[in-house]
Amino acid sequence: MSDVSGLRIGQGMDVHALVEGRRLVIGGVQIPHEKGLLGHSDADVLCHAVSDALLGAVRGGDIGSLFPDSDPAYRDADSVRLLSEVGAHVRAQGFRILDIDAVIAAQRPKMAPHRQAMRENIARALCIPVESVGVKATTTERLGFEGREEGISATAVALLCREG
Ligand SMILES: Nc1ccn([C@@H]2O[C@H](COP(=O)(O)O)[C@@H](O)[C@H]2O)c(=O)n1
Ligand SMILES: C[C@@]1(CO)OP(=O)(O)OP(=O)(O)OC[C@H]1O
Repeated sequence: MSDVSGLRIGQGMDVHALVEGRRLVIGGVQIPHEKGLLGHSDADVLCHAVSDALLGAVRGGDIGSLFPDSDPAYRDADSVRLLSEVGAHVRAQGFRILDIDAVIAAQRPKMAPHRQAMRENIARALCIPVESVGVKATTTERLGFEGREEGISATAVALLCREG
């Protein structure tokens, strides 16, 4: 991470297991699929990676320190709402969110049809323009846990600047 001219970058990543009997919610979009992601919250791997990127940039710990997975208040929590709370937290620390970019690694299902809705949900949660949010997807060519469809991962970077 860097702090030149008030600029900060942060990096986040998250992984959740794919299991039967759960909803698949990514970037606030409920995607029809035979499996969903397991977690204490709605397990929205993309919102969690973006949240951790933002918290990294302000040296604010991580999503688990803000929203402990031992707290029943966050059971099945809407992670877009958690993300908006993270956005408010970084603004309260005196930072402006300039840019977000993220990658989802999933063998299936296709994310491309939902990419724009994901970008809009994240942008709205963070009160930034949709042009400031990038979301991409990749398979892992059937390699690793994502490739075996045992789980889905997401990574994100965030660029922030100090206000004033
Ligand atoms: N779950 C996914 C994975 C990929 N995509 C889209 O397909 C393109 C090709 O993926 P490769 O892993 O073969 O490079 C990728 O660029 C995405 O546009 C997707 O929508 N959902
Ligand atoms: C989001 C939280 C909320 O309790 O729960 P999980 O859905 O388990 O997700 P994780 O990525 O493990 O982050 C921890 C928690 O903050």
